[in-house]
Amino acid sequence: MSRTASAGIWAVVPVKPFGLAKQRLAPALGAEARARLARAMLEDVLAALGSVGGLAGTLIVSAEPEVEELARDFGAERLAEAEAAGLNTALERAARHLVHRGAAGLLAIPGDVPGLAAAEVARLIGAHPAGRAVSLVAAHDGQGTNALLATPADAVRFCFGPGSLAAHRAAARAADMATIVHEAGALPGIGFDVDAPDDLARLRALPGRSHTRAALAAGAFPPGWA
Ligand SMILES: Nc1nc2c(ncn2[C@@H]2O[C@H](COP(=O)(O)OP(=O)(O)OP(=O)(O)O)[C@@H](O)[C@H]2O)c(=O)[nH]1
Ligand SMILES: O=C(O)[C@H](O)COP(=O)(O)O
Repeated sequence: MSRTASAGIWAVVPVKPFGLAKQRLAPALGAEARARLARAMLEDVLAALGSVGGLAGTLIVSAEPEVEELARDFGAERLAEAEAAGLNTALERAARHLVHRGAAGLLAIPGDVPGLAAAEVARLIGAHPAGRAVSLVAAHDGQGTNALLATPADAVRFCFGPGSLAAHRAAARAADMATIVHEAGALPGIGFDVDAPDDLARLRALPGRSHTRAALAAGAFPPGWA
């Protein structure tokens, strides 16, 4: 892709290998169901991102081999990781890659927000301040960060992990960047990530998420779960 076509804001979706994903769901789901759920939620995320008009493209950063085919199916690109080196390391690598290609900004969005809607991403981008700026979307627990939009792409230190929302605010302040924080309720599709067994009931009630729904219908999960 040419440098000109790469300009603009890129969505970056970090993806842990499916067989290692969603360990915190182990009390509720077996290994195969967790891997299938991780893949199906990613498909819902990629489908939503593919219909956002305001994005230059979607880059999946992952060591998972199946992601190559998913990237093709959903019109995304893949940046391969040798191994899952951690979320922040993966995002740093993606940011360097995008800056090198002339991107204007980076929207980091996880693969486990199956209620993601294109309209919410468009609102997030539309509300983003001009110039050096960071927009954050809180996770529904109020502590985590479910989306981080940075212009330029490498301007803020990635601080994903426990208490990441406060850490990202502090990092944005340290980098002297304008900052907007959206509460999870304001952008509920972005704000709802599936982390713990308690989140599974909400997942079942979530509208949309057609790939996750299809995986459920295909019997990918324990009896009674769908
Ligand atoms: N590329 C990459 N992505 C990661 C890595 N670790 C986590 N992610 C992704 O970051 C996003 C948020 O991660 P978590 O909510 O912690 O998901 P998870 O690691 O599958 O869940 P747990 O195993 O329960 O911690 C998801 O899209 C993960 O796939 C990593 O080492 N490399
Ligand atoms: O906020 C974060 O650091 C990421 O969303 C990961 O948090 P989680 O592990 O609670 O999803």
